[in-house]
Amino acid sequence: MFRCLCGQSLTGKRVYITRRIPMAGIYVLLNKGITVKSWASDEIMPPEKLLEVLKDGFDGLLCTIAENVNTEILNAAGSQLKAVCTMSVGYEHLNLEEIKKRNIVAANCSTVSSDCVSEFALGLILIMARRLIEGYEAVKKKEWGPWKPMWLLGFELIGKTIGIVGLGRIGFGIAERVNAFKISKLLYFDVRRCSYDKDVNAEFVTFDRLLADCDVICISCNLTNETKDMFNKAAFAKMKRTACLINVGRGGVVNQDDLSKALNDDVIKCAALDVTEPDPLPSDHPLHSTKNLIITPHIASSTWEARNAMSEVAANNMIAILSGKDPAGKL
Ligand SMILES: O=CC(=O)O
Repeated sequence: MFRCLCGQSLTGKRVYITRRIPMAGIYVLLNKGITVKSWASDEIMPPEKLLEVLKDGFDGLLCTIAENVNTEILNAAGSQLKAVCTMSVGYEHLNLEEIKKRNIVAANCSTVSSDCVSEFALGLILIMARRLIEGYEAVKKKEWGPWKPMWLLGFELIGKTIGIVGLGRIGFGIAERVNAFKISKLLYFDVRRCSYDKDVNAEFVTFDRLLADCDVICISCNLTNETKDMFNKAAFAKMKRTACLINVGRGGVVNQDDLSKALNDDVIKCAALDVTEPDPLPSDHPLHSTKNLIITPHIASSTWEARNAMSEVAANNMIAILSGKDPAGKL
């Protein structure tokens, strides 16, 4: 039996969670007396099942990026629904216009996975720069012969120019970390200059300058009308032939057909994507056969630390909304 340890009790409120999430977040809700029901599986909940379940009446919906919270879902939930909290930074899957029209408050977890994602981005940069996957595969395929001075040569970060698209929390985390590699310059592009850029010695430049000057470009921005397909044929043509592109933002920022062509035709050197469009990328998608490209399955924020924290933040957002307060991650 759980009881409310502090503050207002929310006994009688009902929250539906669309996936198995860490207990940390569930305890936060139970401690407030909230009744929690969930789809306790790692697999996605069939949309028709979610529609059916929501008709039981819930005050809050705690979802992930895989559930499209659209008109149909909101209609099924009806007027009892007051809160939609996503256990993610991204919120493209929430129809905010429809949500707000119904006086429902939505919130995301914008803070707690930034370190985790920026560490991962650094990992991708190093893996690409030092050709780690090729080395690993060569060993697996028994192609590792006597030491060769000219085999699997990569590049070092020291003295290089690194670019970041989107100097938000994740971009800032990447900037902090990459500075430790004695790089020559750190450039960034964003919708506007960020007041804190000097804290990481980052110089605000035009998109064209970023493309032309950088040896490595990391994408850490949201998908918006402005960023959609930002990395397209024209952009790749402006990049160095030796450049490496990393994407930990959203798949739609990169035009994948153009990227595939740019890599296959040696317009740029290599790329690593943790996010794709669609997500997940079908196993027979042509992008899988692009050369000098590695794709990871959207795992940049997959650590115990980040997931526990994300579940707690989502639950605290839920509690704030159901208590009539503004949640930290209000959208
Ligand atoms: O992509 C992951 C997130 O939005 O948290």
